[in-house]
Amino acid sequence: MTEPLLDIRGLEVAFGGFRALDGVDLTVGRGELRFLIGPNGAGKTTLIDVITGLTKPTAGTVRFEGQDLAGRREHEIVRLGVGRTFQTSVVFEELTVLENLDLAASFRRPLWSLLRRRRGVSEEVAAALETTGLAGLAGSRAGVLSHGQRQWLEIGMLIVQRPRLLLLDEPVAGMSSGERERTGELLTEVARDHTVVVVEHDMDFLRRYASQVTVLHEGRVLTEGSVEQVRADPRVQEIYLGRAREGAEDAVR
Ligand SMILES: Nc1ncnc2c1ncn2[C@@H]1O[C@H](COP(=O)(O)OP(=O)(O)OP(=O)(O)O)[C@@H](O)[C@H]1O
Repeated sequence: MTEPLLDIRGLEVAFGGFRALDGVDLTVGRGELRFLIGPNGAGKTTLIDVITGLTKPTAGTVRFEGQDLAGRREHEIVRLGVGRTFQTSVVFEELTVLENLDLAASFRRPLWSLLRRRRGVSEEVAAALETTGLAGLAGSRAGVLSHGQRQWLEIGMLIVQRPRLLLLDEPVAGMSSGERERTGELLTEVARDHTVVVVEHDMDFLRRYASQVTVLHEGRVLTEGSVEQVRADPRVQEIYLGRAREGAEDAVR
């Protein structure tokens, strides 16, 4: 068997006496599009924070391409090929779409090349404009983009950095239904040549675009499988339907 891209064993994160992650094992193979779901407070963002070096685990290992990420700083992990989006936006509003992408791509270029005035659009930036559907807005200021377009720009800013693993935290939150559909198509396309882990609450979105799903609950992996397998699991129905009874909208139906 070839080595998985990401291999997490016995991961624990404690905040004071509270265990946000409590013995998580997770394996993601190369080329997978994996969805990570779970009710509020399940530990999804904490898991991403640990993979990207933002939060230090209290126990367990995170191996990426066979290398241990524990103890590495955030920028080192980025350089190893792990990219993430945040729930809050990181685009520069005063810069154009093209300038934002170019800046993100410059992260891969040697310092001396940044001092030279660049002519034209690099191949990777042109490809990102196409993939994200933002080519027609290349010269527009990022500040005028719609919420959806801004999210696509952020995904574009990640892919120009050529990560081998992309971690996306709730990419469709707050989007219109048209924007969600476009994002689903974008993720499917990005996943053709990247490994992608998506944190998502939205069950309709999952039904349409997810293949493999991992369910987190109270800091542990409750179950894993196809969307159909996970939806049919009575424990998953209980945690979501239990929430539905409390008025939540994202129940498994
Ligand atoms: N820095 C922190 N200090 C203390 N508790 C924290 C901290 N970060 C997260 N937690 C707690 O850890 C638990 C897991 O939080 P986390 O944000 O990972 O959940 P989540 O599954 O991403 O939830 P949501 O869907 O609401 O974003 C929550 O109970 C949260 O309150």
